[in-house]
Amino acid sequence: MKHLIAPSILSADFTRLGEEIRAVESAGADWIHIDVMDGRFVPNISYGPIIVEAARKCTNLPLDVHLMIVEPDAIIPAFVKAGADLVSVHAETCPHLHRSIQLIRSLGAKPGVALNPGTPPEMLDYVMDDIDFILVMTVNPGFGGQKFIPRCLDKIARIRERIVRSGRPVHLQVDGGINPDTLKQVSMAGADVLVAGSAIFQTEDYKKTIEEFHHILRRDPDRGL
Ligand SMILES: O=C(CO)[C@@H](O)[C@H](O)COP(=O)(O)O
Ligand SMILES: [Co+2]
Repeated sequence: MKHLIAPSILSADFTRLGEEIRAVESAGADWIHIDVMDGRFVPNISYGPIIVEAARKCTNLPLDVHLMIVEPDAIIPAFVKAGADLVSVHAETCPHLHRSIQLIRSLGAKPGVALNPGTPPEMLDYVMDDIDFILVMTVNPGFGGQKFIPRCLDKIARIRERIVRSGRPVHLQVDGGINPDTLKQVSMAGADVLVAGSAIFQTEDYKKTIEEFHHILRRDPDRGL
């Protein structure tokens, strides 16, 4: 399986955001992950469409906007207009999840559904045919630099089975506490898009870090490699 690396700019140096985005792009990043927090769904506030617009000016990579906000439908058009290519909404925030997904699609972006660690995979059953990616939170959302929750591995595997059964090319993204120690476990459970904030931006050499990620992902534990 081809793995994609999506650095989360939440851990970037915001005094040099443009440089940071260009640096991860030239280091081999596949998507740029942008965490939007409202201080209501999650206990932290980050940024809105103007940061997506600024990021759009710095890179041609897909901009992957993770909306950790209540009532996302009202603001989704502004994020797509600002340049979001992929938009994920949390199932926990969307009483009309199918409608939110259709809205993202109708605006020309790729829709995704995010699940908190405590939310079961069954939430996806009736939207699987309508989405391009699933985001499994492997920490409770709201902050970078938290510890990976191992209980999520089983959920990743169960969601991968559902994707296989659907026969559709749906990406399975994992987000939170992804680093060289947890990468292999999540990929073996079935994840193919790996979001990492602190494990990339808190290193000196982003290219070396992303190469190390790919090296670990290629290892075959059955052959002791
Ligand atoms: O969505 C979130 C946090 O809510 C993430 O995208 C974090 O930004 C990931 O940070 P690390 O755990 O990789 O440091
Ligand atoms: Co995120």
